[in-house]
Amino acid sequence: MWGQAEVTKFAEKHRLGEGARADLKKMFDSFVTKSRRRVTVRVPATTANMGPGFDCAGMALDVWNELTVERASSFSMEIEGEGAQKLPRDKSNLVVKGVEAAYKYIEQEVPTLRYYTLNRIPFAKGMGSSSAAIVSGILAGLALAGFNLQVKNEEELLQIATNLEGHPDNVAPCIYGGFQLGIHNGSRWWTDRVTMPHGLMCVVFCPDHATETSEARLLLKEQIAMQDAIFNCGRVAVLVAAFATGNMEWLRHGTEDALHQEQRAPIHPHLKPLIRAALDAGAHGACLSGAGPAVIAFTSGRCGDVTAQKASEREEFNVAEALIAAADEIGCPGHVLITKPVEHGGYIVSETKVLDPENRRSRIHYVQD
Ligand SMILES: Nc1ncnc2c1ncn2[C@@H]1O[C@H](COP(=O)(O)OP(=O)(O)O)[C@@H](O)[C@H]1O
Ligand SMILES: N[C@@H](CCOP(=O)(O)O)C(=O)O
Repeated sequence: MWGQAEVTKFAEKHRLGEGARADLKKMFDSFVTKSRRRVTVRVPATTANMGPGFDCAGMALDVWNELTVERASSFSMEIEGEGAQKLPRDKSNLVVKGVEAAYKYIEQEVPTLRYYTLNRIPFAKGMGSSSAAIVSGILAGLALAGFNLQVKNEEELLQIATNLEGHPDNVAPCIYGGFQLGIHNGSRWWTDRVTMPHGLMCVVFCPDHATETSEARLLLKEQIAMQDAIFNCGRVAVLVAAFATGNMEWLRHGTEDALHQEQRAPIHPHLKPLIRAALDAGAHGACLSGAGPAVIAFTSGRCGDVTAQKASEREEFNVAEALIAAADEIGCPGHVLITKPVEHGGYIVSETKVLDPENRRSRIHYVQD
């Protein structure tokens, strides 16, 4: 680790003049104050489309992946949790691609890094694991370089991440949290938040099998009928209105879709029976989560900690049981995650500066939870 002593030694060895010495010291000080040695970030799962909001509506869920990157002498990648058996441990990993995109944006060389990821977001199930990987990498890369971004108006992070991932419906809620609507306005990605009602719960059936979004997109039609476009315009308006007003009973129609669910049904034969089961058990609405195979149902009534609340008041449990029963009946093994939306998106949990150990500031750490 370089400290002030090394800077002085370097200046003496290379017989730098006063001006060059001052410039070197300034450069070193700026690197030391801005750059980080180690950064940990956390990013949420997301449920995209929410039925009719194909490629434009998505919501952050309270399920988090954690990524730590640290400057090191050689590249390494450790992966624990979801997808650990399948994910590449080389530079083709999307987390690395995210870090590279961040450094490209700030026009700096990517340092040699050690990666450690703890994945809790179900892998390739339709809960935004790919955008979580990209966003975590970008956030970690920017924090490591000590680079701050404009988040209002230009929304630089959204531009970098969506250009890499392709769709704002996962990326926007992963960055900003909450229920987000995203579009491309012809020159840049744009997103904004829709209010979320209090007490909303999400019951997600995760089949044991996975499907890649790229595979599920191949099933979509190039052309759509006018009546399907009209159907979805109305449904997505009702979806947004249901959230904004808190009239959750509107979600029954607000989660209906004609643009992608029917087309994807051949690879998701469990979809229709599970939607039916969730609605019959009292869910306000249900749909495919992202490109699937997970199916998400919306319920309400959460009040404080769910484990302390009376079972008869907890609609989500009945819906979860109905989903499992319906899935068992059609031979689609899986499990249910009961979770809730989160208002905040990805964030930096902790960071350590590039300071020599004698520097008092090396003992100051930002910690967030
Ligand atoms: N935690 C992760 N770290 C790195 N890459 C990931 C991670 N999770 C997913 N990916 C990448 O994203 C792909 C899955 O993306 P996708 O099919 O869109 O699933 P999801 O619906 O979960 O986003 C994987 O094949 C892998 O390349
Ligand atoms: N709008 C996309 C959303 C993909 O979400 P994912 O969580 O399955 O990656 C699509 O429907 O293809």
